Amino acid sequence: MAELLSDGEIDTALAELPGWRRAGDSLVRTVESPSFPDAVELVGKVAEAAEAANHHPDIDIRWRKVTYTLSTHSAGGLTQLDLDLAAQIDALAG
Ligand SMILES: C[C@H](O)[C@H](O)[C@H]1CNC2=NC(N)=NC(=O)C2=N1
Repeated sequence: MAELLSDGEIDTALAELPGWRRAGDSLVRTVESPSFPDAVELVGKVAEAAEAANHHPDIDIRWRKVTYTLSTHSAGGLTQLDLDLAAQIDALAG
């Protein structure tokens, strides 16, 4: 099972993930797309990456703004799985 990251490890990682903020035991980023179809298309790509990693974000779609919330529920907080998925979402969001 993935191990929980320390506060220091999380802070260090967040320096490389500018769009993301920490909210308790989660990482959160809102991505604004040009249109609702673009936003949903991105959600589809994130869903594919998440399924491949067997690590799944909470996704809140509000018109063309989508908020992704990452946490490793099985570990009770943030792990490397969340950092990896955050980086993948950044790459897909462009
Ligand atoms: C059985 C399966 O591995 C688990 O349910 C996985 C699936 N996806 C998951 N996604 C996230 N974000 N956290 C988890 O703990 C988690 N657990």
